[in-house]
Amino acid sequence: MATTTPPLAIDARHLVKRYKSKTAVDGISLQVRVGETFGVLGRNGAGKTTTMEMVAGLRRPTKGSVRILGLDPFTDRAEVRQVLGVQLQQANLHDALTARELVNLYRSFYPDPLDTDRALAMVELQEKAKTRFGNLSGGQMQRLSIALALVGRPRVVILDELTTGLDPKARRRVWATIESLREQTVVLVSHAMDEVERLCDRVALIDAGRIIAQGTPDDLKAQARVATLEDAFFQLSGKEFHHDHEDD
Ligand SMILES: Nc1ncnc2c1ncn2[C@@H]1O[C@H](COP(=O)(O)OP(=O)(O)OP(=O)(O)O)[C@@H](O)[C@H]1O
Repeated sequence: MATTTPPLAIDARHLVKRYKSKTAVDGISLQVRVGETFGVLGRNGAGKTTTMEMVAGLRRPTKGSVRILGLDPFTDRAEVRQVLGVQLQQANLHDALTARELVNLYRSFYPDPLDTDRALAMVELQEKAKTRFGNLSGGQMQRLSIALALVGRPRVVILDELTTGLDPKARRRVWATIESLREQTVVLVSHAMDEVERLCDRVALIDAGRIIAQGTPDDLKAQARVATLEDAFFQLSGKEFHHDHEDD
């Protein structure tokens, strides 16, 4: 029996996360197909990171279920680790290890990783191979954390705030790296509209712990009858996408 529907890389259903009285995620379902680049876009505090931490098995949902390539990230931890690469927003890496040592450590978690030099070259850190993590600049740490998420050639990659804090040239280089990942499934958590518009096949707009719209960037603009994703967000949520807050 032939089937043409691509399998789901991520199938998250009705995720809820409550912290005491605060509901950070309020019933989010996400289906990402194998090979897609999927954007999760929303303002600061919308619930993006919490959602993806639940998807990755790093935070237990109050309610809801997650499957990554059919595996449960809480009960099938070892198998999920082999197929999933995650770049966390605040890389919490060992300051005393060098860039090369960290890449080698992450390589050891996966059955068929990239070559160490290739992983460092991908984010242009060859010259920093012997520098300890604690002595890298913020942008270099960020780029190293991307290399660590990709070094295992995981089938599914979650990247949180891919290029926040990088200069325009470094952003373009990181984009080119992501564009080269044709077979992998990528989820980009972002509040950078240009990045999402350029890289993502489909996007979910998240506001106050819920998905307010999803589709291709073109669908979302057409749905809101506007020319930019930023205007689409405003039309669909009634809120300005960019607003003043202390941690931007
Ligand atoms: N451990 C926690 N305890 C209590 N509240 C939390 C906790 N973690 C997150 N929150 C709250 O949950 C909400 C969603 O946070 P989350 O970090 O998921 O948002 P985000 O969309 O990723 O934002 P940002 O872009 O700023 O990272 C926020 O209001 C946040 O303050």
